[in-house]
Amino acid sequence: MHDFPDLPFDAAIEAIKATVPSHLQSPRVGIVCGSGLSGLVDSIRDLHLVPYNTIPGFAESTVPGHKSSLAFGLMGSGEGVPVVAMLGRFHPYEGHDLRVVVYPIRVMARLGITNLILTNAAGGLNPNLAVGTIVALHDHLALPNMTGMNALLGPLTSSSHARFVPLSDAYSPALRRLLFLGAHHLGLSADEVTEGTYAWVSGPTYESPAEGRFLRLVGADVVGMSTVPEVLAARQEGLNVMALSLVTNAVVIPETYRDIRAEVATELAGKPVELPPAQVVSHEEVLEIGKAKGQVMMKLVEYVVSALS
Ligand SMILES: O=P(O)(O)O[C@H]1O[C@H](CO)[C@@H](O)[C@H]1O
Ligand SMILES: Nc1nc2[nH]cnc2c(=O)[nH]1
Repeated sequence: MHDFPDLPFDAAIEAIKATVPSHLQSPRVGIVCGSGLSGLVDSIRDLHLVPYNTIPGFAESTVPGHKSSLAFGLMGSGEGVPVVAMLGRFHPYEGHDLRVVVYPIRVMARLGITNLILTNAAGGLNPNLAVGTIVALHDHLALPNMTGMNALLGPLTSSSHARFVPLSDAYSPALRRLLFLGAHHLGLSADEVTEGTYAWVSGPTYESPAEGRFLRLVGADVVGMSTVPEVLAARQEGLNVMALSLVTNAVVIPETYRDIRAEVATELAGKPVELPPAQVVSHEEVLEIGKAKGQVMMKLVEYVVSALS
């Protein structure tokens, strides 16, 4: 097997083990916190943070709302389940190579996790999804994968890895079952926690109206700029995967466009023109909803992790 200068697995594991107390060194569950969702760290006790800049091969998260540390600790009642959470992830639009984007997933797999819970902030394409809804992904649609931007391109990083990775059951039905049991126990309605398909786009632009319409037409419920590369690497590593999107904004898909010619004609006829309110998504709005609704996501994740003990 090749040695990868950009993916120094042994050095990363060594650096982590040199600082993390021994009872936390072999987490069973990995968690990735999406935009504005790092508050999940509050549910980890016996917390031990390892900054990304002390782990060989890790990049820095440059996106507001993403911290740059691995959080080791225990989650859930009783003895607790050893977990490791990424407080902040890497996105290709930050300039990170896809192999670097998924490197932390592979490092967590080498630390011994068997289950991975991914969270993200996403735009709602399905008009039935209100802002604040949590969507358990049951599938994805990744146009970049289909056009040559797949995280598994290139040499295998372990001799045990499959070259061709099936994705028919990428999002573990067993973990989704636990999630919906958790939603029931927490008294959350079907409108608050549901299932759907995630469209992965590279970003960093949000969708144009035509792009939003296209993604909806081809079956996506939510859209975001992360998660799918991590799912692919996790499946290649043999991990069970659950992914949760928090709908932070509705993607605006107008049925018609503003008729500027008609507006000009109205203006020329001396009548006042009524302008529609501007609807523009911003990352600040995404972070705000993340903060407001992150608690619910945290409780669900806690439930699933506890059930895995
Ligand atoms: O997917 P996460 O990392 O949660 O972040 C989402 O929010 C950012 C855009 O506001 C993008 O990075 C998008 O992917
Ligand atoms: N692509 C995309 N990513 C997001 N992340 C949060 N909201 C959105 C959105 O509307 N579009």
